[in-house]
Amino acid sequence: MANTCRAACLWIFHNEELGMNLRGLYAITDTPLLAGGKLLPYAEAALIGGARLLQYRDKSGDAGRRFDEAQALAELCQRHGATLIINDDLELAARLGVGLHLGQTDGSLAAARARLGAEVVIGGTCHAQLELAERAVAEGASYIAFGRFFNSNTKPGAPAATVELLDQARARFAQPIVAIGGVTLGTAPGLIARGASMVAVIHTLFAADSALEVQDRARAFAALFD
Ligand SMILES: Cc1ncc(COP(=O)(O)OP(=O)(O)O)c(N)n1
Ligand SMILES: Cc1nc(C(=O)O)sc1CCOP(=O)(O)O
Ligand SMILES: [Mg+2]
Repeated sequence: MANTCRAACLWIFHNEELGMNLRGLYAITDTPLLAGGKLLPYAEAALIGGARLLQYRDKSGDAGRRFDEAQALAELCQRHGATLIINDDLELAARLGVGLHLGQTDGSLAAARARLGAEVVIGGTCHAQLELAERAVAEGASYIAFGRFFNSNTKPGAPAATVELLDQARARFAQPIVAIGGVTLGTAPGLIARGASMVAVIHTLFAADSALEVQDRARAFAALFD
């Protein structure tokens, strides 16, 4: 128990020292949803509205476009004091010197930590399994992500999680917890109350008619953490 507390304190000190702010709205882009020139203005609107983390999630194999878009998002994040996370792609994250999110089939978290260094934010998908979170933490994850908590427009087939899982995760881990999957302004407060440090959102944030609407929605999500 004493060792667990000591590890938690060291971890908190380490992250505060690095200025990491792993709490608040975690915006995730979706290439089909943000087609037609919306990616950068909508992403910037989310950052202006208060998103602390921004994940570039693009499932295409277009390496050139992916590099250009990720680089542009990295500049936006730097300007707005937010952290960029690349989904799935260690090489792209390493080229840009930014964060990374890995799922269960996206490669080794430990190898990513070794490659990217101690200071970079790396997150891991844990679905609804505390054992996956144990392993992610042991391999150096900065945060652990659970979901999907509700019906998701973006990923309807993702394994389901219940909010009770958050109580157990909060009691067991010092690392920040991300809740993902069908998160809305209506469902987010319940997740935050049960221990989610961040809510990760795609559809409710970015399925909007204008950048101003995205900004308003991001502001409303961010205010839930005040
Ligand atoms: C914050 C966050 N949590 C979970 C995921 C899902 O990752 P994964 O299971 O690898 O699925 P894809 O997003 O790659 O389809 C995520 N991206 N971000
Ligand atoms: C990318 C992703 N991963 C999930 C998981 O449960 O691991 S749910 C999900 C989609 C999240 O998008 P929306 O906010 O539109 O539901
Ligand atoms: Mg993945």
